[in-house]
Amino acid sequence: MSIQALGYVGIEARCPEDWAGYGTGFLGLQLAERSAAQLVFRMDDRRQRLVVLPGARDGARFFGWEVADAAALEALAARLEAAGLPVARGDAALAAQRRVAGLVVTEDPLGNRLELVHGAESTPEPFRPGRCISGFRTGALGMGHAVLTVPRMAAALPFYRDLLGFRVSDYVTNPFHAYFLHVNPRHHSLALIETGQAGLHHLMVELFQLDDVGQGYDLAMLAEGRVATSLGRHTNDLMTSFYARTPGGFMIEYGWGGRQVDPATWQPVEMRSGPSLWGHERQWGSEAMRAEARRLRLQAAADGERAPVQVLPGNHRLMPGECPWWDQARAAE
Ligand SMILES: Cc1ccc(O)c(O)c1CC[C@@H]1C(=O)CC[C@]2(C)C(=O)CC[C@@H]12
Ligand SMILES: [Fe+2]
Repeated sequence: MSIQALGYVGIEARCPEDWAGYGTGFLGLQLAERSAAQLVFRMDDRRQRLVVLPGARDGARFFGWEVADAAALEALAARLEAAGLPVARGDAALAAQRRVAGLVVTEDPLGNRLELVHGAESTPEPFRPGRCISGFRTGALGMGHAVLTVPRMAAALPFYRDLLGFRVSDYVTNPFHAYFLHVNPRHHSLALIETGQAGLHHLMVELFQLDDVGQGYDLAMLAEGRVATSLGRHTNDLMTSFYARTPGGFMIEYGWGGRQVDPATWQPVEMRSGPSLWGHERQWGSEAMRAEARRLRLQAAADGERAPVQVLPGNHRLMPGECPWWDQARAAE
């Protein structure tokens, strides 16, 4: 019954055409379809992962969450209905448009459109990245993670955790209020940050190789205002990443090397350190902002705020089948 992965995301953009070059030339996605109705991007064997639709505003339009099969979908839909939530069966036309076998449409308490799906279509046509990257780590881990801003944590958390069955990896209550939730070994497929406003904060995509991220960083630094934070490494999922502004208001976190959790045994933990072991400094600041950041960073270092890096066994090892390019190189050795 439970959700297994983030399958796809649909965003609305006032200038969808801006996404064509951004998605391919910078992120390395494949532009698989381009019409007046939508831009469809691939990032692996799936037919569609990121969909950009023209609209009156910039932001998220829908989130596709995957369950195992039709029976699991029905069970989850029944659970939502029993809780009094609006549930609409997606018709054949919508299923075809999303390239899934079946779906149910609902809304989270913030008004985000959620599409619960099964049977997402793959294609034998090889994935052709829009720039030279080794590829995206997806598979059972899903397409990455989505971070939503929420008006109040209490309005969103019970829905995702208690009703949909997302499990808490960790949470932080000070200096901000955030929850990181998993549905598979990816440390978080969803995070909620309380900001007072409902919205999409960022989408994270994970690359197979650190060099993909480094080369993306080089490209991002050539475009004025694109880099939102410097390269850094998160304390909780150990992801090495940077944040890039998108043509659509929210950000893309471009990352590598995230740790995985064992959903069978993982217990929620409170994060007591800052968000990053190093880096992730906001960019675009004035000299005054940089001076203040410097002061805070030195203070934090003096306070011993940043814990030593915990290197986990197998943390950054690629599993066979995850990256065809790497498998071939290894076979040749
Ligand atoms: C804390 C954290 C851990 C893992 C993640 O994948 C992740 O996105 C985050 C959030 C990072 C961070 C934040 O919490 C507050 C607002 C921040 C500083 C930004 O503006 C970019 C990074 C954001
Ligand atoms: Fe993130």
